[in-house]
Amino acid sequence: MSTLETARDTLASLGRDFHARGWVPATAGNLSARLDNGQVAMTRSGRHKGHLGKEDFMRLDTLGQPLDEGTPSAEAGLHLALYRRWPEIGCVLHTHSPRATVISRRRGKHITLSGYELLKAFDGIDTHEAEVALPIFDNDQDIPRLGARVNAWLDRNPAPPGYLIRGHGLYTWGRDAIAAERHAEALEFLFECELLANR
Ligand SMILES: CSCCC(=O)C(=O)COP(=O)(O)O
Ligand SMILES: [Zn+2]
Repeated sequence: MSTLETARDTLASLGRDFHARGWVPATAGNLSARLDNGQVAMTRSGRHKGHLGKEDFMRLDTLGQPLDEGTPSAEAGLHLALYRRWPEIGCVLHTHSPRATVISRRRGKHITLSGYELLKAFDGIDTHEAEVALPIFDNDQDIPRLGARVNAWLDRNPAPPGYLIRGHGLYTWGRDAIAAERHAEALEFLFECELLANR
């Protein structure tokens, strides 16, 4: 958790890094962090994530009530549902990397990752013998409807480190921005391994 100023600086830095890696092209993606006071700082809609300044963020409460002027990310509802579900998470990151996009179109309703040492990047995993299943949801321009499908799945399954939206991208999160970044990086690596292994 953090102050608004720290959250904006941290997310802007992640945005620059993710853009340099090709994970948030052409204004794609959105980034948020929970603040000390329980509010959420989130990127405004349509902003370039490689060039975020403090005016590119706004605050919302976790029910979606805007606390600043302007238009939040079109996908704010997906972020806020995660903050409401898990009080312990402090950061949600959404990326549109080529690997996440391609693998989400090649697989069915989920992707299973097993046998990789890097699975230990996820909280609670201490062996490569673990198995992590990430759900893949069909894309939908109706975010409340998509959010309802995500919530229904999360209600019935153990918490995954992230989920994919088909042909769209990745959602991942963590207790803070460092953990969420680690999860994004680990998932990208694992998607690449899966794609290389199944060419
Ligand atoms: C140009 S990407 C299409 C919208 C999208 O999927 C996304 O992640 C960015 O939306 P936002 O409203 O957060 O800018
Ligand atoms: Zn998106």
